[in-house]
Amino acid sequence: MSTVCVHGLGYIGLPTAAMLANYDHKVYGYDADPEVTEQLGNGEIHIDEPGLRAFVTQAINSGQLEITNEVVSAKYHIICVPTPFDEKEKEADLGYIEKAGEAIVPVLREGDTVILESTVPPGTTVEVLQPILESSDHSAGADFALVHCPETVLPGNIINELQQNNRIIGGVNGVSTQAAVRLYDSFVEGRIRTTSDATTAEFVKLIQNTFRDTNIALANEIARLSRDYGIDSREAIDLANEHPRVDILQPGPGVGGHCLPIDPWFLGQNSDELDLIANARKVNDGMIGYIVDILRDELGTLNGKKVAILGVAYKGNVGDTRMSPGLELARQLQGTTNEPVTIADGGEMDVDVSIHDPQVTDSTLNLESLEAVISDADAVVLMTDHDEFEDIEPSTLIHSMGDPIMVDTKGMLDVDEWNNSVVNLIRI
Ligand SMILES: NC(=O)c1ccc[n+]([C@@H]2O[C@H](COP(=O)([O-])OP(=O)(O)OC[C@H]3O[C@@H](n4cnc5c(N)ncnc54)[C@H](O)[C@@H]3O)[C@@H](O)[C@H]2O)c1
Ligand SMILES: CC(=O)N[C@@H]1[C@@H](OP(=O)(O)OP(=O)(O)OC[C@H]2O[C@@H](n3ccc(=O)[nH]c3=O)[C@H](O)[C@@H]2O)O[C@H](CO)[C@@H](O)[C@@H]1O
Repeated sequence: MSTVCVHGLGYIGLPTAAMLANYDHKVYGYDADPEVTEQLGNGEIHIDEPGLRAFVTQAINSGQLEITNEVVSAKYHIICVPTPFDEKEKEADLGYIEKAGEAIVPVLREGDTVILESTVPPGTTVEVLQPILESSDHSAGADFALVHCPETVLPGNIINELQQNNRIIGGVNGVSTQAAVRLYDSFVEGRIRTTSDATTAEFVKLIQNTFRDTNIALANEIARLSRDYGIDSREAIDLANEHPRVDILQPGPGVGGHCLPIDPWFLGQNSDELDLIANARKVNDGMIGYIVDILRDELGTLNGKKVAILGVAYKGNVGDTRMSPGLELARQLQGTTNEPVTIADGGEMDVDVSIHDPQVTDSTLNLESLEAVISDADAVVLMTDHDEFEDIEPSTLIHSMGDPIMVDTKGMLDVDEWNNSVVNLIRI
């Protein structure tokens, strides 16, 4: 068993730290945000993920996971800090990685291993992290191991996928790679594949997410085509997928979360070759405008109308609102009248947007109950496929709305049941 210092205790770092601790490693969980360490120190789990509370509590209670306010020396350092997309510069913000590297320098010893798990543009491990770590006068590959090991867990199923997913490990040399393999081998049940360099591992992670984003764009374009032909896109896709070599994904209100909408841009950061991939991004981002157009067509005008949004988590059954299509719809609806974008206070605007999400707890969003948002609404837009929404019945809308319109962007509602009611059901 080894000592491990995990840098960054968010959606990735916290489950990883707990997993390693529950596999008997001695783990120090460090986060630069004192509020995070304080909360965890008090036994409060700040990340909303099924099973995580019990999993982390088990790790802490066993004494194997220690939450710390400072970086400590350890055989392994795993960096799980954010890598946001800087919209202004149109590139990855690598500042958090630089800070994490600088914090490791004073404690780095010969024989240690530094693993970067954060998602980064190709070349980051070698070109950005390595020089910072080598300011310690230790040499990567010779004195310490340096590795990129991308994380591929699916939010909502993180603990299971941490163990079951196949892993790609790319070190700056073979010795580095093998040092990381020894650690992941202690808890990963999936296949561990290695590559000869860190840049390939970074690239692989990005093309996995780009594959999904681009394929969702295809589904979204198919949905728009279907509408022009008066066809139900989901029925068409379902039938098309009968072919043994066709597997079209599901259309929806665009792609949210902080991975799929960003990673294609990371992929193109040091290349001019993004073409199809960049267009796919535009198709996915364009879905919100498409929904606004549908609403305007159905309602005649948006001015003075009340629109209820069901679901502002970025996808079903999670509470995460990062790059949420539901919130973007709220912004664009409010923006249609050029009023300030203020979801929290409602503001003075011609479109009255109200939001309901049973899984989101963000108090700045002015979330309301289902009954309150649909009361006197002119249209309801279902933006997230939370399980709770399956139970909504046409009668609920009929009792609260004059001429009910339901836009189901996730294909969740029972078409026969809704079409047999007076509700105008529009499916994407
Ligand atoms: N969440 C996912 O589904 C997912 C999946 C795969 C990969 N990733 C990647 O993993 C990385 C982390 O994502 P996340 O969702 O866990 O982020 P997060 O925002 O949930 O957590 C990151 C944590 O790092 C802390 N932090 C920032 N700078 C630090 C520093 N210098 N030292 C120590 N802690 C620091 C923050 O306070 C925060 O608590 C990103 O690169 C992301 O793209 C995320
Ligand atoms: C390659 C891959 O699988 N990567 C995963 C992805 O995790 P994620 O949670 O971001 O992924 P999704 O569940 O795909 O959701 C994203 C958005 O796409 C919408 N969507 C989805 C399917 C569909 O058919 N039609 C849609 O419209 C959905 O509603 C939501 O808005 O990135 C993580 C971080 O890198 C990875 O770790 C994780 O493996």
